[in-house]
Amino acid sequence: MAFIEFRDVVKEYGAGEHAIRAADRVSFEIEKGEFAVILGPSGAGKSTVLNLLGGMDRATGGAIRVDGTDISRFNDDALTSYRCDTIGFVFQFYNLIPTLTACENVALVKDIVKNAADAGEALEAVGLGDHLRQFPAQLSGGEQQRMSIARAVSKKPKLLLCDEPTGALDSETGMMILALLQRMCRENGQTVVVVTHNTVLTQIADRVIRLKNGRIVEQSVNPAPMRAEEVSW
Ligand SMILES: Nc1ncnc2c1ncn2[C@@H]1O[C@H](COP(=O)(O)OP(=O)(O)OP(=O)(O)O)[C@@H](O)[C@H]1O
Repeated sequence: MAFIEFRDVVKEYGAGEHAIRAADRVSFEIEKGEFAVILGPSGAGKSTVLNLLGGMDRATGGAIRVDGTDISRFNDDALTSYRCDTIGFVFQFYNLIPTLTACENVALVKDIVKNAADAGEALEAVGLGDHLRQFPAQLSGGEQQRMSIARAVSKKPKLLLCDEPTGALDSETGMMILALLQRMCRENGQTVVVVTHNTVLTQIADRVIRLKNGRIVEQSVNPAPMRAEEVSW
């Protein structure tokens, strides 16, 4: 059994004739330790799939199994535990706390999980070792994005979900972040799922899933993914 299994997953927003079907019988599998990329045009349903996988939203139909359990049957308490214990999330819009420093923003994770990585080390790993005491507003957009990645990574989640993690980054910094994510898969057996418009990521992904109009239009497994250090855009 794969680590992640989507079976005929449907997600509708709204009801009746105004309902929008953002995910339309979506089925795919992702193995443990894979670096998977979900691609597709704007409105294709990528964030919808990521939110369902992260337990932040509930499917209208179908089954979502993660690590052997059908999370679509979870009640609210079980879903909260799943988000706390299993998932790390890098949001498109960072969601940093403006009144806390970089170090404090990352250290917050220690309130949720026992074995979180040291906040300073996590910030060092994303190239922000010299910015520990700065507030989000004192950092650039790309630095804020890296702060949010450090926060998610420091949680050492079994499953890391990233919505456009390189969107605000230049090629060199983006490559450094992708290398970090790839190492999490290769060295720690963590599973990483990235939603992106950046097709360069297909070269380093173990698995590529393409969505359009809420449907899967293509799925492929990359027989020889490149190392993140080898790509640029
Ligand atoms: N909370 C919501 N309420 C109503 N409709 C929604 C909601 N969230 C998403 N949608 C709709 O569902 C469809 C898929 O949206 P989604 O955000 O998943 O696309 P996406 O592929 O992530 O797009 P983008 O690349 O622009 O972020 C869109 O038509 C969107 O308008």
